[in-house]
Amino acid sequence: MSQAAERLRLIAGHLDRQAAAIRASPTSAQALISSPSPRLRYSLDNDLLTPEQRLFYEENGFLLIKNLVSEEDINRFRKEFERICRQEVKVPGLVVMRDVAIAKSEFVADQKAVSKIQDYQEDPELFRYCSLPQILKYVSCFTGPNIMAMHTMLINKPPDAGKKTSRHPMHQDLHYFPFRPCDRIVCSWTAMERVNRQNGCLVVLPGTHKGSLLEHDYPEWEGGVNKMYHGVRDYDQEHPRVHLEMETGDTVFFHPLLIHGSGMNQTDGFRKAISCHYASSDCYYIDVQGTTQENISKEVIDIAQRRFGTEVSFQDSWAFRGRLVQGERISM
Ligand SMILES: CCCCCCCCCCCCCCCCC(=O)SCCNC(=O)CCNC(=O)[C@H](O)C(C)(C)COP(=O)(O)OP(=O)(O)OC[C@H]1O[C@@H](n2cnc3c(N)ncnc32)[C@H](O)[C@@H]1OP(=O)(O)O
Ligand SMILES: Nc1ncnc2c1ncn2[C@@H]1O[C@H](COP(=O)(O)OP(=O)(O)OP(=O)(O)O)[C@@H](O)[C@H]1O
Ligand SMILES: O=C(O)CCC(=O)C(=O)O
Ligand SMILES: [Fe+2]
Ligand SMILES: [Mg+2]
Repeated sequence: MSQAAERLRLIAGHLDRQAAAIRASPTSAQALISSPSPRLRYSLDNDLLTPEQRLFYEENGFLLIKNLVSEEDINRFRKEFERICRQEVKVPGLVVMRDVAIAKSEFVADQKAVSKIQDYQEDPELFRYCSLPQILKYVSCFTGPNIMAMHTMLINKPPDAGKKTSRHPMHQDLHYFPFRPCDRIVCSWTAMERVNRQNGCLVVLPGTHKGSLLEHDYPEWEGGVNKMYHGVRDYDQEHPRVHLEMETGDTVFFHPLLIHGSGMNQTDGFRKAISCHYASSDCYYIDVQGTTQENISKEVIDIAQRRFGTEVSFQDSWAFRGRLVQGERISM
């Protein structure tokens, strides 16, 4: 048996004994919950994840669930995205981003011009994604029962225009977030069609969620980089990478310290995915002054200033975009 399989067997055994103890004595269950195993710091006790799934997330920082969102829902999200691109609906707060390679070409009201939309929380049809019960069931294994949807995106990765600008550099999402604790934050990312190496699937460095938040900056790419696409300044190029090839509706949940990115889209189709970052509503905001997050904080404050004509703090830019999706709103 491989080392990993052996560890899995041991911890699965440990979890089985916990479950048996809980059935035998509710008071000992209480004791277990109040002194959780240090080996299980990234997920919470729950009755959804199998021991293998729970251990997989603990060790790797991500968990892929096949076929979690129905084709019917995906089609509805796709239709709504197209309506937005054709400017048939106007959504308050929504940010439409065009790839830097075509940003300066003339405007076309078509999905071909849009590389991602961000902050769709005021669009009821798209926001349904964030409240899907089957997604929230998984999310609560990481956040607990009180859940905020903090950041919403629909990514429409364009065919690369030849400058490799369709890549997303390797990064940790926590770089963008002034709230903690990070283990109570999770991203759900659902493929809206088959994603593979050809059209630029997600690429993850398993286990990097156990490290710390690293310095991020714009990568030095010849063809240019999209606004706010910061990348980890130095990461171990030798670290094993996993390409997450997924089918329509497959969903990956991942930790905000997991280093990930996505490759160039070498097809002539637009690779679509819908995602939401969730946090426990009893997370708290932190001051990022003097930390590695100072650079992104300045950029966000600048953009907010231009957009609203007034100074909005990094923390407030998140507080007013966040929406409660389950339980009660506490400190977020
Ligand atoms: C309170 C609200 C604040 C909101 C800030 C947003 C916070 C985002 C936080 C992200 C959290 C992410 C969590 C993890 C996810 C990691 C990521 O995905 S990071 C990447 C996400 N980043 C963005 O989506 C950036 C947000 N986008 C925008 O703000 C805008 O789309 C814009 C890039 C600023 C362009 O807006 P707009 O003003 O409508 O566009 P133009 O008028 O056409 O262009 C202005 C100017 O900007 C240049 N430009 C346009 N598009 C891009 C681009 N993609 N990349 C680089 N530059 C771009 C354009 O050429 C113009 O430049 P000029 O010199 O003035 O001509
Ligand atoms: N020169 C580079 N510098 C920094 N990051 C890069 C570089 N090339 C690729 N990446 C990043 O690595 C990830 C995967 O990129 P890439 O498109 O090269 O796929 P790949 O995994 O190398 O597979 P393939 O080469 O088969 O397309 C993306 O996050 C991408 O942004
Ligand atoms: O869909 C992708 O290409 C990756 C997007 C991503 O990692 C992000 O926006 O944080
Ligand atoms: Fe990301
Ligand atoms: Mg490559």
